[in-house]
Amino acid sequence: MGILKERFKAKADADNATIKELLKNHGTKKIGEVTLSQIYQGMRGITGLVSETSLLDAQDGIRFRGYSIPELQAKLPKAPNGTEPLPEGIFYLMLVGELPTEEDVQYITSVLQRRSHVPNHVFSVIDALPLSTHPMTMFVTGVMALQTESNFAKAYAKGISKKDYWEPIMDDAMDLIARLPRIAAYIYRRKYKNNEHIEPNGLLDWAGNLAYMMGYEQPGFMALMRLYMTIHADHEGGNVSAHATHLVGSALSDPYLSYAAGMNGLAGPLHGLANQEVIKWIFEMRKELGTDLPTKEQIGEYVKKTLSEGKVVPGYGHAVLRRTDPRFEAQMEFGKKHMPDDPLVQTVWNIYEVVPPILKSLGKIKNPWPNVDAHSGALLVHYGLVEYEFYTVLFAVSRALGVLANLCWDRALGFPLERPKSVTTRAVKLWLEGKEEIWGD
Ligand SMILES: CC(=O)SCCNC(=O)CCNC(=O)[C@H](O)C(C)(C)COP(=O)(O)OP(=O)(O)OC[C@H]1O[C@@H](n2cnc3c(N)ncnc32)[C@H](O)[C@@H]1OP(=O)(O)O
Ligand SMILES: O=C([O-])CC(=O)C(=O)O
Repeated sequence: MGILKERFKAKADADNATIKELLKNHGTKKIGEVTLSQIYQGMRGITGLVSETSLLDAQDGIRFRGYSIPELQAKLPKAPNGTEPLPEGIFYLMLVGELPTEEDVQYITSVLQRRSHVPNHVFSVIDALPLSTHPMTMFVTGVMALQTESNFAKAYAKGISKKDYWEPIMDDAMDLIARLPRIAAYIYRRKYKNNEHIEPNGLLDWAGNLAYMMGYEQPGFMALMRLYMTIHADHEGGNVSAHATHLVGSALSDPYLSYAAGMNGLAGPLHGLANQEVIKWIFEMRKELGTDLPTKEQIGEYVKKTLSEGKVVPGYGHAVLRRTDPRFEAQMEFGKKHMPDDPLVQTVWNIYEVVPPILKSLGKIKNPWPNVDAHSGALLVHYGLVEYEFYTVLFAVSRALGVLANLCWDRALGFPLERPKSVTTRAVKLWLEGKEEIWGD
């Protein structure tokens, strides 16, 4: 057993004991109330899940095991001569609960390097799809083809004991994370770079290698990939991709099946696909106005037109956050350091000044501030990555760190099948009339 597994197991044993005690003493305590409106409105505000890896506060933003994004940027180990944290570090933190040392991060990098081989049939399956296929469809198809490699599925078929589930789940999680950059880069080069592929570089870290295999060797782009992969990794348990992965995993579907389910959710425009929608929306605005740097007045008019057509302003609003997303701020800081004069990045900053007052004035939007997706595309375009349909694949590679760390925790803590109760409107009406009890036992 490697050091990561040893440390994870020790932490899981301790956490299992804590949870057992906590439930023994407080298991009947009420954590909240559920209103009728909430069950019709996306369960917003209902606390119904446990996710150990990160916690989202509406005002403070995301914290990974207690650490905010700026704290992680300062404290997580960096690549040699690098300025941004290595995402291997945040994966370690989510699994083990403590900040990693440089050696711990190097250890994870080397394990991921070792496990990164992707079998040929995965590429054949991707190649069978027409070139016009959306990159997220290619990506999830590739992940599904890779499911042939699942250790957990094989162990379950043989008859593994419940208490040992976590170990093949963790092997699958590590294998899958190790292989995703290769699959992502393959899709990118197949679709956009004439099917000319670049072999992995055995000397690079996980995110650096992804940049390299995509064909982006600039140090600035590699730094951006490290930051990007770190800040997109996790956003507590209730977001669509994390929740879907967790839900499917609760049926003991293996990590390949569960992650693919989650990423099909990430591919929706109200979730991760919003990053492509933002750039598409800005490109369309620039084309319509005939300028690369629209004025704030022009942006304001374009926003109002978007709203009048019954569309959302992509990159703005959030189901939980009630302030500017700290991940937006981290990217803004990166932009100020590396590309302050880029007109597209400046447009993103002008949009940031114009949109919130307009959304506020509508009176119905709970959060008029930008989310992570409002900024990411402009930084990618700066380095030449203009193919915006690919952006959600990058988000998916990063999100693997969080949702797969969570699957390890789900099985180590013995979480059961997830199966909430649903009701019909007929039953609700009868219940309101006092004629039927709708709650299960
Ligand atoms: C990584 C991520 O997933 S971050 C989110 C990425 N998604 C986007 O950026 C898409 C644009 N934003 C949105 O659609 C929403 O703000 C969401 C989906 C993120 C959150 O949705 P909710 O929690 O339901 O938001 P909220 O309670 O504020 O919605 C109230 C109303 O405001 C609307 N609204 C919310 N955000 C926006 C927006 N950016 N533009 C226009 N209208 C909006 C909602 O559609 C809803 O309208 P309705 O009552 O007519 O149906
Ligand atoms: O928290 C959410 O609902 C959406 C989000 O920002 C994420 O998953 O990164």
